[in-house]
Amino acid sequence: MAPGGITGRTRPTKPKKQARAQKRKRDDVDVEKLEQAVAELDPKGTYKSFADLPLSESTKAGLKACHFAALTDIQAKAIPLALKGMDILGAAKTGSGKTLAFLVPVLENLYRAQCVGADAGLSAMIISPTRELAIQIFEVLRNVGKRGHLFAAGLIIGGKSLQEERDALARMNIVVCTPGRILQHLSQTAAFNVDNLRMLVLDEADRILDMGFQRDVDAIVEYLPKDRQTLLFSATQTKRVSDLARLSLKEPEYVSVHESASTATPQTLQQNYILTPLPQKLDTLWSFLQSSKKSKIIVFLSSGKQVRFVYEAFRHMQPGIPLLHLHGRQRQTARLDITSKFAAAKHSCLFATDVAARGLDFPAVDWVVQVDCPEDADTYIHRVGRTARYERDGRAVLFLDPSEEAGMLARLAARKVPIERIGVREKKQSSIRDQLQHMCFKDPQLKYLGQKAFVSYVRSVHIMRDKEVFRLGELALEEFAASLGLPGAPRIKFLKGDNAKELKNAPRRGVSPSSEESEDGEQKGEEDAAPQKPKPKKQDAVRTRYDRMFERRNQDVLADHYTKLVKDDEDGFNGDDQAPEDDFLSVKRRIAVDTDTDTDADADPEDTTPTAPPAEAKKTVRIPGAAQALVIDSKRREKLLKSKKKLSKLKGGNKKLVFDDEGNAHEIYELEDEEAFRQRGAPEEQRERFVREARERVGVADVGDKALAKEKKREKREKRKRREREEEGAGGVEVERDGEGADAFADFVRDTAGLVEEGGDEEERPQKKRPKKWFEDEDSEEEGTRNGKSKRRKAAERAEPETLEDLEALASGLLGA
Ligand SMILES: Nc1ncnc2c1ncn2[C@@H]1O[C@H](COP(=O)(O)OP(=O)(O)OP(=O)(O)O)[C@@H](O)[C@H]1O
Repeated sequence: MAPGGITGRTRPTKPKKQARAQKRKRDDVDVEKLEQAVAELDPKGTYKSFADLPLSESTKAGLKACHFAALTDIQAKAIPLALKGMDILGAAKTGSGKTLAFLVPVLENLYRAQCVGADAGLSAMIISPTRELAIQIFEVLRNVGKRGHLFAAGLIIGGKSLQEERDALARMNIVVCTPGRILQHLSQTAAFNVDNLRMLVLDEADRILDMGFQRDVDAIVEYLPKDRQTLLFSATQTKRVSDLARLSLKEPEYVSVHESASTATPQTLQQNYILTPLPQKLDTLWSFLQSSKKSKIIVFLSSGKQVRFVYEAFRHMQPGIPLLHLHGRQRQTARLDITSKFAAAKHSCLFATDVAARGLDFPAVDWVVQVDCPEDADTYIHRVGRTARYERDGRAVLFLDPSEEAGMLARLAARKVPIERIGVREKKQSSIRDQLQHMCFKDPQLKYLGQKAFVSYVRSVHIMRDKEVFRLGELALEEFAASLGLPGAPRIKFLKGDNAKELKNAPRRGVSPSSEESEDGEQKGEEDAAPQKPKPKKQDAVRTRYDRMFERRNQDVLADHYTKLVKDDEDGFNGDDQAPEDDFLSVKRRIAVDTDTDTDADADPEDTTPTAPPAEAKKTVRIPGAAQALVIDSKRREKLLKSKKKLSKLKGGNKKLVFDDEGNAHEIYELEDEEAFRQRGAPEEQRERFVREARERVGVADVGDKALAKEKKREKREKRKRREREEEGAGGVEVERDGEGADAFADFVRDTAGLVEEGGDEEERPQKKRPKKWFEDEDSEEEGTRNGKSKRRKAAERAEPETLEDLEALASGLLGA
């Protein structure tokens, strides 16, 4: 293989060919020797460096080039076992080098089995829970494997067309993938053959086997040969990982480097917590950033909406440190861009959800700040693991509300996490509440982000399983809303119980001045924000100008944002955040349509809707075709009468009807009369009959389908033969096409991961007009002749990828057919 992999690829010259032939010979001898050395290797021996292990020259060279010499604990324990072909359950602290603990055995075991080239097929599958992590693993594989290995490796993580990935997959020996996407290929790509798969690796196994991936992984495993080696690695060992029967692990070796250690987190990590009530969290975070401008910081929040709000709000306030944000609903390219920017940054603050909690290896992170309490101790460990990686120093701070303190500390103590309380220096603490209020007032978009952040935070606490830590009832929600700059806490339907009462009463207790009725009879908030039904107050308390401004409502000015909010609730705010939260909680909206009379029958009797004018001003209009009457109680609704489009919505959509022999209309699916149903027999019998009949129908249809498919196949074959005959007549193109296939493969694998040697037979090929390569555009040849340099060269000479962005470009290149 050409050293340097993707760079400087040229057509092999004779000396090069000879060198390669010699290398192959050397490899054969090497493989024999290695087999023997591995057979003699003591899997439980003590090994200090990679040099102590029986590794191929190529792997050794790759490791050396990356400056990996000494083995980490997990590597010293896991690699010898994995080299001997054993199944492994590996658990080691974050940043302890688990990636190499599985990549080295993958390279070595495949090398010794000579699983190289397209004939060998896919031999190793490495599954990672996130795309970012998959890319990171791929990058390490590339770096370690590029000094002499011949494998073709690639990334299958989505973001490309299935067809592109399909073509690439057919040529891969090692694939690094995400569970969903690889399952899609396994189930939809007929030609995707995994019969030769020898190794399956699950990185962040606890997460892959948890959280929704479980079913995907079970289904993937169904496709894979049973006789394979399986390696599972994670920073935390959960029961699920031990429950491995379904992964068909054969007497797995349990390799853990936690147990002997006194703590579950790296010794070089200093861990503290700050007791800060929920409404002061943002103040504390801001103050923290102000005193840490020359640091690299990751701030964890509980939801994408929180991340967006804090990022946008802080950005406006110019904290003096570059800000970035990362969450699961961003587009893939944006996520890659952000991760590479943060990786390269010297000083920066990244607001992130738990999408960044696992596996990502950002260099030199100084601080991990957990503003929102992690779901459990495992999540805590993964989050703090983004700093103090591989024996470097790092600091982690957890913000805890007093209600979370006892519960969370107990959870952390049970996982041997050493954490101490620290306080915040009074003079360093500043408040940004007024600034946030001012910004939210001036920028309704920000206010809506704030409202969504509030709702998603409350929801996240509500759904937490560990109620000893997460006690929604004890959180000062109204004050929290005020701390986000909101005029009042958005009302949340699921809080109808105890918390709703508390929230409802909060304004009366005078928690938020903005929740009082204004001088001109208007009330705070808008209908979308569904303010806490304030009771009219006889006497006005002292209020500021801002309070009054917040209380003022102008539907026309904010109408745009209302629409956006409604749309967001359906789409997840510009596609940015978790949509399903609207399933069971929603921001209370005003009911515009009355059922029968001009009173709002569906409305909560207590709900003194802020936008409703006095009852006597209401008009009720009947719309032909609409089931309900429309209450006209505002100018906006009056306008609605003039819009045909909106009226047609009220009338409801058209229905599809079917007509019987007598010409009577019926809906397509009508509920059958129960008596008639019973007369036809017992339900179970009917069900069986239905299934039997359906099966027969499908059977008949299947015969027809098969015949059709056969016919189409035959036609295709004949067409191909005809074409081939014609081409033969034209002379020798067949040879050329074969040559292209081999060449394209060589190009692919080289450019894929730099793990493959160039094909050795190119010189014998007839020197005809070269057919286009898989990475070439239609006009590349023309361009090439014009510029004296072809695009192919450009692709080949692309600089070594340095950032994730480059890698993505590389991956798109290698996956491009
Ligand atoms: N043997 C080694 N010598 C020097 N550095 C190493 C060695 N092994 C790994 N590292 C470095 O340590 C860092 C952490 O490694 P890695 O990402 O594999 O950790 P991890 O255990 O997978 O962490 P996490 O659980 O967070 O995913 C990386 O920057 C890697 O380059």
